[in-house]
Amino acid sequence: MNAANKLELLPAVDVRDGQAVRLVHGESGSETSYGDPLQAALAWQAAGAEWLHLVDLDAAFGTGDNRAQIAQVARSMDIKVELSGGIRDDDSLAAALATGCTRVNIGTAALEDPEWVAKIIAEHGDKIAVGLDVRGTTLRGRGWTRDGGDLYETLARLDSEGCARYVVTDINKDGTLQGPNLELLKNVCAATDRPVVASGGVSSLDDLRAIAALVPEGVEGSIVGKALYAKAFTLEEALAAV
Ligand SMILES: O=C(O)c1ccccc1N[C@@H]1O[C@H](COP(=O)(O)O)[C@@H](O)[C@H]1O
Repeated sequence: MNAANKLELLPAVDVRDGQAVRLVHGESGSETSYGDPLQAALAWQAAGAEWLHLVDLDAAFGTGDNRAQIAQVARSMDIKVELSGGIRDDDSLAAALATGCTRVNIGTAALEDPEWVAKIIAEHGDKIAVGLDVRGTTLRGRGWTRDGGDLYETLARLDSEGCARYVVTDINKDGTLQGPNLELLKNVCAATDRPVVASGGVSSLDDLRAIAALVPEGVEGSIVGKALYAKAFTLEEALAAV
């Protein structure tokens, strides 16, 4: 639980082909574009965000990368940055950490290269979070296109290796504005004593209040994407609501 016992909000900037975009169910080709990623990030910062969730979607999909632009955005922020997408080896991890980000979020590598992930957890502690991107209870990697094993078995393994935190995304909810999967969040919190960041489906201030009610169970934060870009509420309203 964080010190203030308050849900942290992480507005998302996902970058594809140089643009800030939102996807539906994380499907390549479902992009809606929202313009310059730096302007989007600066807008969330100006609105009072304490965190930015910054994703290189091309790196996650294996369709190239936006590494220089992502680094520019991360370095321009005065707030904490969680950096995600395509961090799968020493080179990509070093590039991510060199941006000065607060932590990185590892997806595919946690499924496909468990030894490397155990090593970087041991080396970097809470600078490493693992993204558990799930459909049902099956993890998905490589831009959410490939099955990567059972959620709870992987969680137990990562817990035993000292993983500091999990970012839990329900792929079926992501980008849909259909509300978060509270059941999944409760189940993950029951299975680990590590903090959980919720991701996927937030559509309203009531959704954020429902996630905030899970702070005592171990939910530390919530990523907010589509709802902010679609202007379902403002970030100022969201920060006041939780
Ligand atoms: O955020 C998305 O919408 C998204 C969609 C499809 C794939 C990945 C997505 N986002 C983030 O990318 C990391 C995974 O990257 P990798 O597997 O480590 O290369 C995942 O944790 C999401 O945060």
